[in-house]
Amino acid sequence: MISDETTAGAVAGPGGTPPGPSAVRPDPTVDPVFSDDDGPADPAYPERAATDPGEPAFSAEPAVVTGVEPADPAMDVMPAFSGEPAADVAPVAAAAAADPVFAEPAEDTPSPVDGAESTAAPDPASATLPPELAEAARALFGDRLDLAAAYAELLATDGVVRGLIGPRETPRLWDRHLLNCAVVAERIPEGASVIDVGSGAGLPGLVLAIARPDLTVTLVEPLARRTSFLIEAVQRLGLTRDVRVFRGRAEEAAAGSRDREPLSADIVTARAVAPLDRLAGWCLPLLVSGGRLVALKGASAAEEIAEHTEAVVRLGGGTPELHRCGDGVIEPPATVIEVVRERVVNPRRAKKPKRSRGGRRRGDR
Ligand SMILES: C[S@@+](CC[C@H](N)C(=O)[O-])C[C@H]1O[C@@H](n2cnc3c(N)ncnc32)[C@H](O)[C@@H]1O
Repeated sequence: MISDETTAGAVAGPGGTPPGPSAVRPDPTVDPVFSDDDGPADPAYPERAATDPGEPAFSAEPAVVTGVEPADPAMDVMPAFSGEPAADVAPVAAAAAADPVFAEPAEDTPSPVDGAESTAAPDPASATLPPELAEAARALFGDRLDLAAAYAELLATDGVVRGLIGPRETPRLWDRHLLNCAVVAERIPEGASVIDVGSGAGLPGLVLAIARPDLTVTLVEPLARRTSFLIEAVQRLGLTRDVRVFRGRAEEAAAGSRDREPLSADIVTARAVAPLDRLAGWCLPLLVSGGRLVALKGASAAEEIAEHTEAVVRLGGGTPELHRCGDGVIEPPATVIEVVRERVVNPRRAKKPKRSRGGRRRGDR
């Protein structure tokens, strides 16, 4: 199971700092400005209980950035998308600037790891892998454990400073976030393309890309402050070959635009983004036919299935199924709801108003 005190040194090091920190040291040459306001939380998506590991309770209010440098205008007017995984540096190229749908401000939902921007100095040591989780971490990340540790440190440092992670969340980064997301890899076939909807600070998309180098992953996230963090994380972790970042909503990603094909993938993942019916509406159009939505859910998963199956089927999905991931590796295992895209359902169009023979609408005068 998850306790192994003897192996922790391999990743924690004598000074308590996980290896790989150099990969995440701030580099002024790639450090974009982070200063957009993420906007209000989505009122329709309720907070969850703190004991729910699939959708941990929000640790703090959504971050409001104050007193920081002005926003990078390019980030605000030009939602970013990397159509192709970038060769070596920027995983994101600007596109679709003329597409009005990209200019829509995103509603925000606080991330389970969100926190108010911290004035306290971040503590890289808080990202240290706890000894009792070392065996599980090794099983899940294999020879990429150093990379996972570098990402954990990035979350515990820049992630906290930028308000993407609550400082109180850092001691549980490994169990509630990295390991809880990494176990989902067992539901993803070899070589699959994955779209992670509502990535936030990269959960679960970046974790999956670290654990599974065979995957190609697109992180879909509408909020500029978060996508800036994601872009930088992808660069610093050296994942630009396999990971790209799309700034926009899932609906926009699926719709495509004049300059860009609609995105699609074999698997769509999501954690703590929306209730199942809404999630299906956003995510099923992003799947190839026969592709699968894998939504990390917590204790409410069975209830969600009971409540939303009809809506999911109406949207072209198969009957949602519940699966546990990480049995015998993490405790408790993670719960996912999976939905196969069985049919293509076109979004309903608004009916055109009927016109009389004279070309006038009924009742016009
Ligand atoms: C509660 S956070 C979860 C972040 C991350 N998945 C995690 O588990 O930490 C929800 C995220 O979904 C994003 N989001 C909300 N609506 C979205 C949509 N329609 N398409 C894509 N992302 C969306 C928000 O911007 C936010 O970053």
